[in-house]
Amino acid sequence: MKPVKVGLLGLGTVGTGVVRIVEGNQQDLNSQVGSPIVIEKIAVRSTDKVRSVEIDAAKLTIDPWEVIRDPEIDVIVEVMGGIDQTKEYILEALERGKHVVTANKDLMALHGSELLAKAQEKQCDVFYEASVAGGIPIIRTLIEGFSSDRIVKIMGIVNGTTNYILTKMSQEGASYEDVLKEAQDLGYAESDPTSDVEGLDAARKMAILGTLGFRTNVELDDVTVQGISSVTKEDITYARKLGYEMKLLGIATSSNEHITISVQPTMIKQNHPLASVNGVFNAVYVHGEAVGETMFYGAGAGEMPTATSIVADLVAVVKNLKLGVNGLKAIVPYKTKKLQSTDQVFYKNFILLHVDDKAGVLAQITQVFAEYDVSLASVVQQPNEHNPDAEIVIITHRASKANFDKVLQHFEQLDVIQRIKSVYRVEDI
Ligand SMILES: NC(=O)C1=CN([C@@H]2O[C@H](COP(=O)(O)OP(=O)(O)OC[C@H]3O[C@@H](n4cnc5c(N)ncnc54)[C@H](OP(=O)(O)O)[C@@H]3O)[C@@H](O)[C@H]2O)C=CC1
Ligand SMILES: N[C@@H](CC=O)C(=O)O
Repeated sequence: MKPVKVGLLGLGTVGTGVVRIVEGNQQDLNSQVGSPIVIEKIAVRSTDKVRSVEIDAAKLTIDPWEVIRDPEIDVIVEVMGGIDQTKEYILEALERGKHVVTANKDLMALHGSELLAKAQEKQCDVFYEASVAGGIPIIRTLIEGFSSDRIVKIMGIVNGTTNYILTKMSQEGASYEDVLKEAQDLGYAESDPTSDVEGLDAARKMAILGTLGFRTNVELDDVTVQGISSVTKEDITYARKLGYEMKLLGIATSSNEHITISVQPTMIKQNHPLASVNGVFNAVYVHGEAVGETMFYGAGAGEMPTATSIVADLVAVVKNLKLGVNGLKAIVPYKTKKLQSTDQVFYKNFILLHVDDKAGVLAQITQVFAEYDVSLASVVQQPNEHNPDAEIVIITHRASKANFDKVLQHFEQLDVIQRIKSVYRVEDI
């Protein structure tokens, strides 16, 4: 049987896993697709690098174009990352009729529609299962499993690095910097980990999930983003005392065909299944109008889980090749995008204030909430052990984002408030 030839762009964490699975599971893969899958050429930055997987040196090249332009190669697997140059490689590969599998959420979130349109024009596949939530087959699930339903909410822990950091800070009291370094050493973090900790990686993944789930073209700018770099051990302790865990959550909702998507550190009730997703694990909760609540769980980053998704896409490509079809998993967004305004977005909030410790302060503060129609679920005032101010911990009922933002703006002007120490979204469901 004629082998299917694969060109690999990148041989780092994920690329190494792809080589291991394709070579280690060759017989199984062959039985499923009916021909051997061979990694023919690999683009690397340096051929001298010591690698943890054995590679025939003749397959290595430092020129990605050599891989793209090789007429023998049927499928390009892109696991090198990057945006503009990588887009050029993929467009050229498609132009030449090659199918593409990628783990690159940065590229798919920014240029996915252009790449998918080119793929359609050239009757090729572009599959990107590994780009969201590593080893969890969530993209396939949204496109195929939920095709008959209307999704109203997607809520996800979609970044392994930040979940690893928050878990270690919460369970072991570890320092932010130490755990970030560990996550980098374990191959979870992006080459620039700022995109993990500042929420951009999760935002890109949520843009992809939103596009697929709501069948409209969600762009990165549609996602509001806040990362975890300002979350302190003290905040996590407060959250736990109140019965919550702190998680970096992507939250996407659709109501009357209007959508909103955000990524932020969120306090989630300890009895919600997302609260017990720890370490590098990811989970995506999907609420469909007909199906109700569902949840998908697994390793969100790392060599082998991510490579599993890549090779599963490779199998799908080869099956399509055999059938002479393509694009079966691509979804062309067909709904006009309508975004919710901030007065249509409602949620609960946690707020920690440092205030003057004197009579009448609480009354002034609650007065501001009342002025903007934000009602309070609980208010606790206590002395601050480190300075003469008092601390006030407030949890609101569900309030519009517009009104809550007005409260915060008003607080900036209020003399009795020394500092708005922390503000977090709260999810009780
Ligand atoms: N790590 C993970 O858990 C996950 C990663 N991803 C995505 O997968 C992709 C790869 O990630 P990962 O494997 O972790 O990254 P790595 O940095 O470990 O690997 C990327 C590899 O590509 C090589 N490379 C980069 N640019 C070029 C180039 N122009 N020519 C040749 N080789 C190049 C790098 O070489 P060098 O080392 O010499 O710079 C490196 O070996 C990224 O898009 C990432 O976002 C997706 C899901 C999970
Ligand atoms: N850096 C990412 C890798 C997978 O997408 C993460 O930590 O989740």
